[in-house]
Formats: sequence, C-alpha cells, structure tokens
Amino acid sequence: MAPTEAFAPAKINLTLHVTGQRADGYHLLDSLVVFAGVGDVLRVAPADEMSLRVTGPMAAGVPEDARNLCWKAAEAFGAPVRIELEKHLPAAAGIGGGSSDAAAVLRAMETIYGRPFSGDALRLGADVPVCLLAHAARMSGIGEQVLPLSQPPMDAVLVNPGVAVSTPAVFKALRSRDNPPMTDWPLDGRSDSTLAWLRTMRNDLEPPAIGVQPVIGRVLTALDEEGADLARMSGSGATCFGLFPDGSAATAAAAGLRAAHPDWWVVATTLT
Ligand SMILES: C[C@@](CO)(OP(=O)(O)O)[C@H](O)COP(=O)(O)OP(=O)(O)OC[C@H]1O[C@@H](n2ccc(N)nc2=O)[C@H](O)[C@@H]1O
Ligand SMILES: Nc1ncnc2c1ncn2[C@@H]1O[C@H](COP(=O)(O)OP(=O)(O)O)[C@@H](O)[C@H]1O
Repeated sequence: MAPTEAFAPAKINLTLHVTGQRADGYHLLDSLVVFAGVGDVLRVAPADEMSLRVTGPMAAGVPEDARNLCWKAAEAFGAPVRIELEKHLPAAAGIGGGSSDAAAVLRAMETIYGRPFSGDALRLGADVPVCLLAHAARMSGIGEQVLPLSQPPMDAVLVNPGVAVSTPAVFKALRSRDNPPMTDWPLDGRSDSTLAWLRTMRNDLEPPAIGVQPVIGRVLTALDEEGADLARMSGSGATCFGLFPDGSAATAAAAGLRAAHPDWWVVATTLT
C-alpha cells in the first residue's frame, strides 16, 4: 500500500500574549496563529511495528525513536505505522515543527484508518490542537482553545539564526506573567488594517528570548533594515517573521538576508 502523504506547515504566532499562569505552571496564552507555505512532509503507511526515518535538509539531531512527537502521535492514535519524516523546518525554533509533524501524522492516520483521532491532542503538546486545525486561529487557554478565523494572506520572510531555543527556559525568563490579552482585530479583511492592528499587539516571549539568545535581536534588526512592515518573533523563538507588502518584496528581502547571513535559515513564504 502506497504511503499517505501529509504536509506539516510551519506555525507562526503573529501575536503571543501571556495573560496568566495556572497552578500547574503552564501559562495562559492569547495568540493569533497562522500557517506558512513552508513545512515538513510526512509519509505514513500501516505496518506491523512502529518505525521512523528522518530525512531532509533539517534532519540532523531530530530523534528517530519514541522521543519524536510523530511517534507519540501514532501511539496516541493507537496503531503501528511506518513514518518517513522529511524535515525542512529547523527544530526548537518557535514554529511548532514537532507539533505540526504530530498533527500531520494524526491527519494521515485519520485518512488511512477512516476514523477521527479520539485522543487528546493537547496531551501531545500545547501547540498540537492548533496544528491539527492547520488554519488561522485565535489560540487561548494553554493551547486547547482554538477558534478558527479568516485572515488576509500575508507575504512574509521567516528567519532562523541557527540557535535552538528551549521553550521552558524562555517561559522561565519571563518577567511579567499577567499581561493584557489581544484587543479585537479588524473584521474588514483588509491587509492594511490588519497590519496596523498587528503593530499594536505583542509577543510577550520576545524580550526574555532575546535575553536567552541575543542574536534574535539582530535578526529583528536585519528584517527591519530589509524594509519589513513588521518584524516579530514567533512562539518562544528563535525564528522571526517579517511582513512585506507583496511577494516580490519578500523575495528580494530574503535574497538580501541570505547574502548578508549565509548561515541563517531564510525563507520567503505566504502566511494564511
Ligand atoms: C510557546 C508556543 C506558542 O505557540 O510555541 P513554540 O515556541 O513551542 O513553537 C507553545 O505554547 C508551546 O507549545 P509546545 O511546544 O507544544 O509546548 P509543550 O510541549 O506542551 O510545553 C513545553 C513547555 O513550555 C511551557 N509552556 C507551554 C505552553 C504553555 N501554554 N505554557 C507553558 O508554560 C512549559 O514549561 C512546558 O513544559
Ligand atoms: N518531529 C520533530 N521535529 C523536531 N523536533 C522534534 C520532533 N519531535 C520531537 N522533537 C524534539 O522537540 C524539541 C522541540 O522541537 P520543535 O517542536 O521543533 O520546537 P518548538 O516547540 O520550539 O516549536 C526538539 O529539541 C526535538 O528534540
């Protein structure tokens, strides 16, 4: 039987407000999440026992055993499968690579076995519910509340400076845990009003992440210098995104960033 293919797009937090902390230590979030055109590719097929092979340009260091979220997702679905993960996204990068991979495995298994995933996606990771939706959404709670919304497509450049960032370390370095939630966003679907609103929003994890990895500050400056309308970090970092007026401006900015920083991961893409 031919493997079922599933795409695992990069998750981008256009905003990430930390609004409180639960007694168990998890933080309450209010985040506008979108998905990029770039991502990992999963090939999943039924098998007698679980196996995982990781290939692709970003495979180095990604676990090929039960530590991988893909493996955990298949176990949660409840059937052994053979998985090939073609890794294009940097890991530990604030773009939900592992979570999006896990969600793609669940989607592929839903197709293969003809039944919906009946487990709790949140138990796999706080980002897995929104990645299972794979559509623009307001994410709240600790990640379990996901409200789909329509969002004008945005031309963007994603930049990762090649440093892995630990999500718990960034949350730990956060100074204020009780910050205001997002305000209501414009409903007119216009790119200019969405951009103006986004500029007034925040990623509360950006200052602590810059404290942990100062190169993130240099990425944001480089995106500003390439003419981004808005430059901000995604998730707990270190990947940052720049929003550009159109696709050709994003492509030109990406070329400039690659020339100046050949060791950085730089991709022009569309966020939807
Ligand atoms: C910060 C976010 C924003 O979208 O993205 P990433 O930076 O991971 O991409 C996510 O909330 C991360 O989701 P995910 O990476 O799935 O988190 P988990 O594995 O569940 O948790 C990793 C650790 O992050 C912290 N954590 C995570 C989510 C949350 N709402 N509060 C937390 O305090 C906890 O220290 C937890 O032990
Ligand atoms: N499928 C996967 N892809 C990448 N990393 C994974 C995967 N499964 C487990 N991991 C582990 O999870 C950690 C966090 O990776 P990732 O999900 O990409 O980061 P983030 O939570 O910042 O978006 C990595 O350090 C890696 O060891």
